[in-house]
Amino acid sequence: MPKWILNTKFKFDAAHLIEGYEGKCGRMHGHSYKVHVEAKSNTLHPSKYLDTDDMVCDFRELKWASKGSEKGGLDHAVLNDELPVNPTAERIAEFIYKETNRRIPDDVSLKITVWETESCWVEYTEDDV
Ligand SMILES: Nc1nc2c(c(=O)[nH]1)N=C([C@H](O)[C@H](O)COP(=O)(O)OP(=O)(O)OP(=O)(O)O)CN2
Ligand SMILES: [Zn+2]
Repeated sequence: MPKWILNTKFKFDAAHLIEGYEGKCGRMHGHSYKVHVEAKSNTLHPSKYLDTDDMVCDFRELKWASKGSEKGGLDHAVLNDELPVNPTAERIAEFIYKETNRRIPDDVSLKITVWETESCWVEYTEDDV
């Protein structure tokens, strides 16, 4: 079976505090988040901008979070205002997964990796692991 594996990465800068955290992360502070998106599919599809079946999905749909919050992304956002949950790295990765998933075809599987700092990162997928 053929398989295409799309990869893209981007950054966004954002502020957050972790509600209930006893320590410095409970105070408002910022990170330069780095994100890697992997999108896998056995079939190709059209996109919003292309009528023919030639893309796993549009790279542009995978990078929505890199845009400013006024354009629906997360750059220069306060993550506590954007996420419906406490914005830990785990929850940010889950949020980016779910928001990306609704923009792409159903049979594309995703894995999202979010680096909060150079040495701390988390992966999120809903595939069997
Ligand atoms: N599992 C998680 N642990 C922590 C998270 C998280 O999202 N998931 N988040 C934080 C804080 O947001 C904190 O800002 C992270 O930064 P920190 O690791 O403290 O980074 P520093 O470079 O400042 O580390 P130092 O060891 O203090 O130098 C914490 N934990
Ligand atoms: Zn933090």
